Amino acid sequence: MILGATSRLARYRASGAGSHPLILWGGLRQKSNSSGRWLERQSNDAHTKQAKTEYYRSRAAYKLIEIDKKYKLFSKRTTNIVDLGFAPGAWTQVAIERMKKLGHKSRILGVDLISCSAPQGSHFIQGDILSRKTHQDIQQFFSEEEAQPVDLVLSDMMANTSGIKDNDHFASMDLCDGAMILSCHLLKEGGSLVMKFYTGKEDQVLLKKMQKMFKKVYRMKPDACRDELREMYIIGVRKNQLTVQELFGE
Ligand SMILES: C[S@@+](CC[C@H](N)C(=O)[O-])C[C@H]1O[C@@H](n2cnc3c(N)ncnc32)[C@H](O)[C@@H]1O
Repeated sequence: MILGATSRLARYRASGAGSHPLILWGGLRQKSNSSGRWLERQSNDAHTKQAKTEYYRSRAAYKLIEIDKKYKLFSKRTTNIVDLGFAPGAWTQVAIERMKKLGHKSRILGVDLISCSAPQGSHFIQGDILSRKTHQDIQQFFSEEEAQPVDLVLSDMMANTSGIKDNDHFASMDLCDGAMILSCHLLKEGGSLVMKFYTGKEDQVLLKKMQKMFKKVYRMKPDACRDELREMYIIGVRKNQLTVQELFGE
């Protein structure tokens, strides 16, 4: 039986692993068997070619550009930004560009499992969003100068896809839980969260959690997402004050 998010959370709590409800659910992940197909698609793709000429580190830049065009994520009220699943760093490049254009000083932190250099104007922490230490490191980063909450959380995190729909979906739901827990603690009231997710059985569970956390919630599939992927983005704007317990409560 595949457990729902609430059951996974209950199991994590019952394990005595700690009171912080991060879900350390590695069992469903499998090594990617799709890298050959991915490489082939990459070399033929128009967005990949465009990314090269526009000096973006990856084609993912165009997804954020499209989302921003529609939902206006960056403004002069946006100072602190976290980019989860940062590597290779194209979303952060877009965030830096947008903030420069607005002429507003910002602090942008990229976070990823894998090590990666930060583009000028940003910072990077290597860490796993499913680990409490990473959450603490991110909190520490934003309390270094004047302690300020985060205005915008971006998450383009994706676990290695296995090709098994349910597995990929549940791995994605875990990453979304990690991003939402971080947002509960760190994102200011009124702030926004953009998250990638793989569609599947728990879409409604995810939507309900986002609707608890934000006044407005939208779903979007940017054109830059390739058709064959079941990836979607969920965007929450105007965050409510909410505890992690309230987020995961029935
Ligand atoms: C699609 S890539 C992100 C692309 C990026 N947005 C860009 O613009 O270049 C997904 C990233 O999520 C990261 N990731 C996957 N699981 C993660 C986790 N548990 N914690 C942090 N990062 C994770 C992967 O290492 C990978 O670099």
